[in-house]
Amino acid sequence: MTRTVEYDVVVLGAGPTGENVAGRARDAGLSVAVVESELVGGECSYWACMPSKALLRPVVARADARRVPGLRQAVDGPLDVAAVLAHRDAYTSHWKDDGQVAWIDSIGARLYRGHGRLHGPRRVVVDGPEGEHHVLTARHAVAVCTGSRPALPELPGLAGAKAWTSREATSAQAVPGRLAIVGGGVVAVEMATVWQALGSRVTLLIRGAGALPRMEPFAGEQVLASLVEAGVDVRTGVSVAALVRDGDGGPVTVVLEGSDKFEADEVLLATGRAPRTDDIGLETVGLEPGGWLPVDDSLRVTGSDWLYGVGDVNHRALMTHQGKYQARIAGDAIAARAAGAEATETGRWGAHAATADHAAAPQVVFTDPEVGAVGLTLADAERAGHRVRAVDQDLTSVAGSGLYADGYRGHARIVVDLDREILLGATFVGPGVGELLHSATVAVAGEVPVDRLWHAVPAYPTISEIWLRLLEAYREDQG
Ligand SMILES: Cc1cc2nc3c(=O)[nH]c(=O)nc-3n(C[C@H](O)[C@H](O)[C@H](O)COP(=O)(O)OP(=O)(O)OC[C@H]3O[C@@H](n4cnc5c(N)ncnc54)[C@H](O)[C@@H]3O)c2cc1C
Ligand SMILES: NC(=O)c1ccc[n+]([C@@H]2O[C@H](COP(=O)([O-])OP(=O)(O)OC[C@H]3O[C@@H](n4cnc5c(N)ncnc54)[C@H](O)[C@@H]3O)[C@@H](O)[C@H]2O)c1
Repeated sequence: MTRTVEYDVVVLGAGPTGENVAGRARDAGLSVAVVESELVGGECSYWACMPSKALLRPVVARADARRVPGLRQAVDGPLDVAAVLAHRDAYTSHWKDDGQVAWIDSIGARLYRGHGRLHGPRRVVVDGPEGEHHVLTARHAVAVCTGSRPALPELPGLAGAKAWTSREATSAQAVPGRLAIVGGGVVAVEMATVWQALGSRVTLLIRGAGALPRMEPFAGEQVLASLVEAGVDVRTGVSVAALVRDGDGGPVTVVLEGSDKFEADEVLLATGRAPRTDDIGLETVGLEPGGWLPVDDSLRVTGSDWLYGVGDVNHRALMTHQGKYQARIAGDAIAARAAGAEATETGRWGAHAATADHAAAPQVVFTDPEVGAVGLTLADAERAGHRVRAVDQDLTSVAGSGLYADGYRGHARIVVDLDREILLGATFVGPGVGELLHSATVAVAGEVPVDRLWHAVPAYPTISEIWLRLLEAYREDQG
């Protein structure tokens, strides 16, 4: 007979989000079980953030160095592909999770390896890899942190084409001669940057008019222009109709809508994400399997008093840092509710409300040029009914950008709420702007009045002086 083990909190999925829910709940003195079916650390550590950024860093550092007089000739040659891939392998701990398992042990949480499923309220069953079967119950909360997987389009020939998803694109051990990438989101442009620099001939197939459609239009425009300069064949307004793989190891023919077709050695489908909720027993608690989990701002699933949905799985903001932020909020809310107090700080910007998901979620796209964006775009802000003004500046208007790189190109925009005189959003595009972004995040999340930002003096000669130019332009126009 299977023994039932009771914990205060059961966490389903040990990606960055699940780990942080567990950590926060342990900090509050709650007992915690963590269930993981693959590797502790999740998508981010092994097939997403870590490997992709380890691949991108040498590419972007070389591009930066090539724009610095006196340094250019020292970095003239090709990248050392084997060393770049080895660097990536080290960053994924060679796809072993011992370090993260040790961390789970160190916080005093119990790890169950296997596929977990809800089995009625507050109960999770785990089927382990060796046929083990565990039944866990949760006194206070079950946190579903099962993340997302690639969403693949329904295409004739898809199964036989053995197309890459983000997993293969971040873990491949060899450079394909020709790589076709389908999609125009963050994965598509980051992976086009990597593989073109490592020696692939990349064709980027974008269904819409441009890339990065959720960002300010100039972001996608500048990233695509740079990819074209790097040799990527960028095609917009095209749809893939079918994929045909020639034998097992042969090339793939990519058939486009209309009559066009071309050959590639690999095809990467970077067409978005789907929730991992199809086989987690949601039907046993009255919820529809397969969808994103609807949650309130404390990350509690709508209509439940014990079920939480945290991280990618709730579709609020599919980024590791936002998942970890939600995990801190959810962990604290679970602890407060477990202590008998109703989690009361659920108002905007309260301790138990993930307000930044809606108002101030930052994202860096690690391409060349980088994109750093936080909060609302001009179009988002207008759609939401705010009375706003966008202020734009060319990043070449400050001395810091010229010093950073010869021929620096970049652009900045802030979106100002004219009624409250605070920033609702900011976007920077240019080499090195990723590290500039947090200044904007502080301004947006802090709702710092524009008049006070005027006293936040950027150091000379840094790219951050763009803040001064933006504020001068705003004040000039406001009279
Ligand atoms: C190529 C790529 C690059 C990215 N780069 C960045 C970046 O630079 N910065 C950034 O902020 N974000 C990035 N992201 C997004 C980021 O990876 C995700 O937002 C993040 O991984 C979400 O964390 P999570 O814990 O919610 O889910 P996941 O990381 O997906 O973890 C979920 C875990 O749950 C486990 N699981 C699922 N179902 C079950 C089950 N039934 N039983 C037991 N365990 C289960 C899974 O095995 C997995 O370990 C990137 C994404 C991709 C695809
Ligand atoms: N640096 C980062 O922060 C980072 C890096 C990578 C990924 N991520 C996150 O991971 C998530 C997934 O990224 P993604 O780029 O896969 O998804 P995405 O949703 O950002 O972009 C998917 C793109 O594919 C297109 N598309 C969808 N279906 C298509 C089809 N059938 N044919 C052609 N095009 C199609 C969409 O129009 C869109 O442009 C994102 O939410 C992103 O925020 C973050």
